[in-house]
Amino acid sequence: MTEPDDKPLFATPWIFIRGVPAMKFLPPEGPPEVAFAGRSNVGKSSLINALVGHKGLARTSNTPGRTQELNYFVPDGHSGAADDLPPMALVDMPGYGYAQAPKEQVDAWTKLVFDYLRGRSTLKRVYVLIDSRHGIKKNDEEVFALLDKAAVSYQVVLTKTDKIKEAGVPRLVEETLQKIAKRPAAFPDVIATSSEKGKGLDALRDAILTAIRR
Ligand SMILES: Nc1nc2c(ncn2[C@@H]2O[C@H](COP(=O)(O)OP(=O)(O)OP(=O)(O)O)[C@@H](O)[C@H]2O)c(=O)[nH]1
Ligand SMILES: [Mg+2]
Repeated sequence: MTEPDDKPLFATPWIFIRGVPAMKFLPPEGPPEVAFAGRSNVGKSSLINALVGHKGLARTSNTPGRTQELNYFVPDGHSGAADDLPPMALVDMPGYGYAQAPKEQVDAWTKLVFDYLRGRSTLKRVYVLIDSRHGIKKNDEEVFALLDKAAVSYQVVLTKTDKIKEAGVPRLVEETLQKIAKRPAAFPDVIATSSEKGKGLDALRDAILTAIRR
């Protein structure tokens, strides 16, 4: 349930505060964080933009491998000083799986993503995005396994549902739920979204606000 003071968090402007190319550049652990992971091009950056209602905030592209650092976004209006930290952060991540970049670079991004996912104490929930047209792939399973092992809570989000038949969405949600049912750290609910059509965004905002209070 959305509480009365929740709306302002997603209604206020959000800003980019930091791009993290390696673990040593992470900001000190402070406000609760929610991260967006998924294969390259699945729609992570687009979904963050849709959630905060700001199309140009996170950079998006047709070409896989757009996001190359852990990018931190926070609600505006906080200095970042110890007594004025933002209430939470959304973390956009480089994609895994494939990207139009040299192998060493892709390997470095994947290592950064995996190190961050298993070792960040303020990480409250990972949203693992799955393209509705492609479903869960082997490298998604690897991420699930890593999060299960590290006991980091994660929830599956289907993206680009505008690209499949609307009537097929409930069945896809059900099939996806069954595939993660036995996974210990997987949240037993799947959210179907379309950043393009604004679908599923309120459900995801509510889920995020609940997750950061855990
Ligand atoms: N039709 C449709 N296209 C989408 C949707 N979300 C994202 N896209 C498109 O998918 C492409 C990739 O989107 P991004 O948000 O850059 O994907 P990403 O997961 O951040 O990609 P990387 O940073 O490269 O890993 C872009 O061309 C977007 O316009 C959606 O809901 N519907
Ligand atoms: Mg991106």
